[in-house]
Amino acid sequence: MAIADVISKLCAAVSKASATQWIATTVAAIIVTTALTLIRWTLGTLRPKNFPPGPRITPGLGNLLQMPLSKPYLTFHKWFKSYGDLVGVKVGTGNMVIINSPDIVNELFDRRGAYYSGRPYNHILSKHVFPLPEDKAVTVLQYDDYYRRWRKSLNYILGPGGVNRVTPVLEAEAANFSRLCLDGGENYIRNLHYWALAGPIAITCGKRLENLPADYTETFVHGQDVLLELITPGVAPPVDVFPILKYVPEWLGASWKAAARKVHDIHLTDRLMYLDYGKDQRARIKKDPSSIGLPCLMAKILEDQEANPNAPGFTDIELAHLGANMGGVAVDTTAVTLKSMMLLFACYPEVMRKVQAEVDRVGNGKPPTAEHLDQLVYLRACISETLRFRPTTPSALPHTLDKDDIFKGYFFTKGTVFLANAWTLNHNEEDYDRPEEWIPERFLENAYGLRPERFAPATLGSRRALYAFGSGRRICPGIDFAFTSLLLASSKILWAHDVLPPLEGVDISIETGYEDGVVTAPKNPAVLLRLRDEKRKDGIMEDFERTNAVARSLIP
Ligand code: HEM
Repeated sequence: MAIADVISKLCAAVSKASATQWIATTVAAIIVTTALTLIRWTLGTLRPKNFPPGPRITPGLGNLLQMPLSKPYLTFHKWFKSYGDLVGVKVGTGNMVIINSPDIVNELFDRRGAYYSGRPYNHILSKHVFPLPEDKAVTVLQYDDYYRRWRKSLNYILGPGGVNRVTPVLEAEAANFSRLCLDGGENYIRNLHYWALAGPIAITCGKRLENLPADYTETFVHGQDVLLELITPGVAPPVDVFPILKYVPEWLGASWKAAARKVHDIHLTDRLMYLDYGKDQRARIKKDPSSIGLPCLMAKILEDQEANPNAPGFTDIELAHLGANMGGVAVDTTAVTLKSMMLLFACYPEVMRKVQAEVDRVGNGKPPTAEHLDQLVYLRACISETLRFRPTTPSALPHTLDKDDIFKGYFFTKGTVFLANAWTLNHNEEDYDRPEEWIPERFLENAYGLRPERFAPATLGSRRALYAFGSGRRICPGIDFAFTSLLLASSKILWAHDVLPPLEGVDISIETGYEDGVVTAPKNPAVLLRLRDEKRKDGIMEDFERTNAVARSLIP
């Protein structure tokens, strides 16, 4: 045997042995790594030390088995009764704390707001629908310098002077809605959506809805529906809880990726359209400043940026988001509140009659106008009670903690998710008399709707009347705007029409009559509308002509 053959046989034996060894080492490494990852994961799902009490944990899952996919706020309310003001929940390895006490909301969200104002990371939104860092959609904005600049810019339309500035446009849209209701409620839902969208779109990007394609309302509503459906718990797999699911390819069943792409494309088209409208209005104003009586939010921002080119401004894509988001946050919430209140009027005719007596009195033979808003005390109480009774986002929106913190001996790690649980905060039996009933009078007897004997005005402290708008530095900036819109629309409609239940009846039970989802909407919002008397038709038409002439002069 040649020496060369011997050497080559020896090498083959050695390399076979080392290949076997290599395979064995690799397999061992995989097993150890997997075991360590599983141990780490399992330990991460256990209740941490000094964490608020909550339901029993299943190792490896935390409280995932108890986390309800349907109407979670109802389960949270039961947990409140068992565990108290702070409930600690393990969502896989993540920490979540549900706050059920106004004082604690005040301490954490208001006083410590500098670090309790983040938003939980949502992979589907932040990577697929609104990919950061370019797509700065409101839903994915963290609490940082950009956010603060963004929020400040909204004052132009949402701050105290801002709402006054845009009220004539809101009034015109309310008058138009009342006019459209003359069809007896045949197209009530479509008209209600039109109303909810028309105000925000006009004042944000300078376009009256009447000048957009007739089916734009449906296009918009569809865009909202597909977005909200995508992020409804249980629709897509829980990729934030089990990050490995992100890597499942579409051909292996991750159909949510295609759905997210579709939602991305729909919203991209929309926001570019808003950007064009805003820029177009700015160009018109530059050409002839007197051509627009009420510059829209986007035109105002562009004007400020031209005047201060060295100050941090918004890029085109940021501006497009800013404009498009106003519709996103304003329309569903306001529309759903009105839908609920109209159903309640249909169920409680005696309340409706009291509102009608109020609007008749202040309107003095004509539909109430923006001048009368302060006098609509009872109607305002009905709106507050609707938001207490059927909040549109019953767990409000989650906030995250940006650094470790200690509160009452509990230790909260950075990234903990907090929910100011609006449902329980506004349904607590100790604070509210018969909380499961819709009683607008409670807001007349006590400004916060609370049991008057328990809560004298001087003892209210830092409590809010309504938690449906959230709390802290991320509290809804559209509260005054929403109340103004709702007061204008409902006062004009009730001046002209009776609201009646449809033949199939009305179901206002939260269990059976309301949808699941991010926004809690009535399943069957239809009502019938009957003109109170023929003479009121003229009043509606005059009101429409007058208010819309003003709006057209402001935003031609
Ligand atoms: C009845 C109607 C409305 C309800 C119930 C409502 C409710 C809410 C809630 C619960 C939040 C989250 C607050 C938090 O994180 O603590 C929010 C945020 C927001 N709302 Fe409203 N909203 C309504 C109408 C409006 C309107 C009409 C506008 C604007 C025209 C608006 C603009 C916003 C904006 C911009 C945010 C995001 C704030 C942020 O992330 O900092 N909302 N709203």
